[in-house]
Amino acid sequence: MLNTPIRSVEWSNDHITLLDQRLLPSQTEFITLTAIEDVWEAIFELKVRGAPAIGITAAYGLALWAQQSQHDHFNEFCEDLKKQAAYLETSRPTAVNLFWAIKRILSVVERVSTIKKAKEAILDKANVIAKEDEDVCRSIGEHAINLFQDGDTLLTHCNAGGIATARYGTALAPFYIAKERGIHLKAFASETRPVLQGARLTAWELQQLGIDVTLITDNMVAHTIKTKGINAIIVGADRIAANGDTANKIGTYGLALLAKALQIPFYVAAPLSTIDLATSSGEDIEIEERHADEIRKLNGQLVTTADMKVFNPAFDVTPAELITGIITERGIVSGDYKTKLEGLFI
Ligand SMILES: CSC[C@H]1O[C@H](OP(=O)(O)O)[C@H](O)[C@@H]1O
Repeated sequence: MLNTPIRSVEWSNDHITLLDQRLLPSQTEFITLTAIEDVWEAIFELKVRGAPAIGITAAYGLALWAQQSQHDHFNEFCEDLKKQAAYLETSRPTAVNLFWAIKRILSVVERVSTIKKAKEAILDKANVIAKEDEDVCRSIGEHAINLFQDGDTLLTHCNAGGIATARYGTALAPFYIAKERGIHLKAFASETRPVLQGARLTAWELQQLGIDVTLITDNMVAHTIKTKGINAIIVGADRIAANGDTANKIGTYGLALLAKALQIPFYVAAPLSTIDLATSSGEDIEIEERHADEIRKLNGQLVTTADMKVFNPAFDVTPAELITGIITERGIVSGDYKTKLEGLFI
């Protein structure tokens, strides 16, 4: 079984070891998180990013807080845990995995009655969330690979790879399975301004995996689809609404429009933990807006004036009707997404 280049987040006895994704690909630097405030900052500053990886890190963040808690009374411990959970939820608004993982951690405490048991249960659940995600992502890859054939060329955006999850990734999972099975898939990765997850992470990750990957700038996608024989587009997701509308990295909506215009399939690969049946449509998904300097600067250097007005949404929403299929660990759904997505949870 092929190893993913590296794991982005792991529990290490009494702290969290985190790959600082901001420094890739030139530096593979691991940092130690020893307080829940470190976890909040790591998520907000994109030291860790990617919906599942954010959820896993938040789960371990609550485990870290619990291990350090000095409460004597169980009820006070539980009330403070809820406050810490609410604090972590303010780090980023769009990826539903953050809220999904935190909810799972809070639920385990309802089934114990001592602080000692609570601390054990929280860490156990965080480990379960991480291990489950690895298995889920592999399953997504095993379903996705059936959509493609030897020699296909896929275009992907941002990074929905192993470091955005526990392992394998979602949109990149079929590349790991293809490699294991000797199926030759080629990739085009769009750089994904302004944070460059495509250039810095996906191109690097697929090159490490031995995949024939070509990097393009975001404004080259239409020409590339037309001239390079792109067979399909596959992307990840941060929140899929009940009707199938999907929030993903900014630029994804434009790719879906291009896929329709140029008549190639557009796939979203995501675990059930990213499907949010409580959000009825894409109109109800909060889109994170990030600091203007992410656009004003490139590698710390101004590319415009220091006070230039900027619009910096980190995500956009692709309407369900533009999505050919949503690939999950329980199979691929298409068409009547509201019914089909509900069916995945039965
Ligand atoms: C496997 S989830 C990956 C998903 O998360 C990315 O956003 P960010 O890098 O801001 O966390 C992007 O939308 C990817 O598709």
